[in-house]
Amino acid sequence: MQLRQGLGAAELVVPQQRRRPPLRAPAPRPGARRAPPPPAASAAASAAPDAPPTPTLPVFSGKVDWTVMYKQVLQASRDLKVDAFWFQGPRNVALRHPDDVALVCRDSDCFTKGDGMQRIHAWLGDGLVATADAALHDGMRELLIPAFVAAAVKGFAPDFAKVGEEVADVLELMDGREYDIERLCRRATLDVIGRAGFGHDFQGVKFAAAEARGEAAAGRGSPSEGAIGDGFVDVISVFDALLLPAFMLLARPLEPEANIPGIEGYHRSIRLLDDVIERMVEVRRSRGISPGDNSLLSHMLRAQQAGNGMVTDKQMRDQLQTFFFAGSDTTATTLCFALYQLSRHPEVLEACLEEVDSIMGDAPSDSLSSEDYGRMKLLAGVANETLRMFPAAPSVSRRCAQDVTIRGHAIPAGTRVVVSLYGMQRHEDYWPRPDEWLPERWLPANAPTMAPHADKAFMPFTVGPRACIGKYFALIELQVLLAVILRRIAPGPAAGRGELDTWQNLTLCAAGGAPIVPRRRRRRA
Ligand code: HEM
Repeated sequence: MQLRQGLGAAELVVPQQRRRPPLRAPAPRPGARRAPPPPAASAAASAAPDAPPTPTLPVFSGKVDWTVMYKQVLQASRDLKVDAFWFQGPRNVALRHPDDVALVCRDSDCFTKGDGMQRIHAWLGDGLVATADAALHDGMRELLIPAFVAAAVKGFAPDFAKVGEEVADVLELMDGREYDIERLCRRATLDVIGRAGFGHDFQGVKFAAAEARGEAAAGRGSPSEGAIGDGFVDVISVFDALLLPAFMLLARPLEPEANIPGIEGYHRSIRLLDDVIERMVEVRRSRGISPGDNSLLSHMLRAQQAGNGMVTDKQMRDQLQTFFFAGSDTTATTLCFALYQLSRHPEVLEACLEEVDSIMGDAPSDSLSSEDYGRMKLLAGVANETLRMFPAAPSVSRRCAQDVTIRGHAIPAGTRVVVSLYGMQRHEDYWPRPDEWLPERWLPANAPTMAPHADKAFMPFTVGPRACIGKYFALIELQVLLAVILRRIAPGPAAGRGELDTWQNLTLCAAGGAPIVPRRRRRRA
């Protein structure tokens, strides 16, 4: 990659000699065992009569390590040269072909979410992510959608910018020193969801600032994350004890709950979060909802007060638990990985800084609109490329409610289908240089050759009725946070660290943390 002399980010180009020729329909590779021409997944009822299902798919016989299963699926797909295979016994199928991914996600009658998610019912209850009750899901989704459309989310841009400035304050304190940004990013997105979702300021980033000044441990002046009234809950630590057991409950559905490591911490964490949520609801009820309050909590309280019988107290608790998790750790991971990757790709970083400076100028960040941030095309490429290579949810699971045909093979009802977003978004037939982080592939000039199938093989938020309701929220949040941070801070590489390595504890995490060396560029406007 090179930057043409004197030109801005929009001219960032992929060097000619390294460009891959335009992609066509994938030609079979020598020795490939890919079945010729495979039909996409389809419900048996709609399967073409001239494509009789054959009974077997290839089998991945290696031992599955759930914390890196998404990598194993990618590797096995490449090794076996297939887009679908059995793994971990006869009841699990992994898929990564874009047509299959789209079909499984869209056909929620045939590929259901419900029963598997019952394993974490104690935590997410009947919130949007986990519920098996389709009518309840659709009704609540319809109720909540107005809070998530782009027009509504744009109103949160000043809140996002404020948190971005606070993150930059912390990184400024660490100027020139190695600093692991993973928890800082988690605190930042938790603050965002606190403000936008619950109308509550967790002050997590301020807590990180106190930690950076060495004050938090001594309790001097440390703000109280999760505090309402006199209570104090460090929400990030609570999530630390919750996520891995929750993931293992889902990954190993036949394992008795008592055998899951950390299960007591999981239940203790749920109770702590319930406590925080209960108090947030109480506070909002007792203080009343101001007309300009567009938080999700107020949205649901208004519906409840207007007599919407679906919004019971239990339902409100389930949705708030859901947004607490789904709205924070996913975006945190993406923000953290994007900053880490920028620290290791100085040419992309320079071009981003140029782009950010030219569009933001000296304007206070909370005065800029989401449209201003939206003009940062390379920064959008950074977010997209990070979501492509490191989707926060690297795979999603469904259960076949009936017999189906996938890639021409019969899959019986009851099979668990693991849809690999990670495998699809690094699919060598759809992405040139799939394992390289190249944000410039998303620039309009480069997209035809570098991201030619982006509309088909890029679904970090999935599609269909269970797709991420927070997609625009996340994209605008990421764009604003990245821009505001980069205007003041240039992330540099930490010594002795290489390419980003990841593992999964429900969402993707950086293996061994994500240290960078922040360099101050300018003070707060
Ligand atoms: C980079 C950030 C994010 C990523 C990569 C992401 C990814 C996803 C994915 C893949 C799903 C679908 C899961 C499935 O099909 O089983 C999902 C669902 C969901 N996400 Fe996100 N998400 C992000 C941010 C957010 C945010 C910011 C919110 C809320 C503020 C949110 C709320 C939800 C909810 C409520 C669902 C369940 C939707 C339903 O079933 O109706 N997500 N997310």
